[in-house]
Amino acid sequence: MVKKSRNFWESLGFAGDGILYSLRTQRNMRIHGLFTLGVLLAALYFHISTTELLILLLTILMVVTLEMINTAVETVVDMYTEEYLLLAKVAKNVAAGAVLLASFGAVIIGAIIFGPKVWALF
Ligand SMILES: Nc1ncnc2c1ncn2[C@@H]1O[C@H](COP(=O)(O)OP(=O)(O)OP(=O)(O)O)[C@@H](O)[C@H]1O
Repeated sequence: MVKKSRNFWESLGFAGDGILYSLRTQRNMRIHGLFTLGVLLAALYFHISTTELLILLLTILMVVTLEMINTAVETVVDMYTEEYLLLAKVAKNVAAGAVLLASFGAVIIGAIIFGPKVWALF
């Protein structure tokens, strides 16, 4: 029988399990983690403003959150079928496309914030 969460803390635990599962099984999540570390170190080094830091944090959260939703979509599709289905392909491609869009956006935002600061070093 399916286990239902009984209280807030139990729900929080299930959500935490979801984050750990994504980190353990998804190579892209670990890559996002490395990027996040690099961005935070660069933020410290360049003494970016609070506004810039907030924009970077929101951008990182957007990419990581979409990556997790992508993982959830992939898992549901794989649970539903192992056959080749056009709708399964559409669902996975759209979810992957959302991650790609967000990642492009993150690269552009990173370039706008850090580009001039790196340029000024030379
Ligand atoms: N059941 C299916 N029916 C049709 N096409 C599928 C199916 N499963 C996967 N695909 C196609 O193969 C692609 C890769 O699917 P897969 O499940 O391997 O995800 P992935 O790209 O490995 O994701 P990630 O790297 O984020 O784990 C999908 O984007 C989709 O185009």
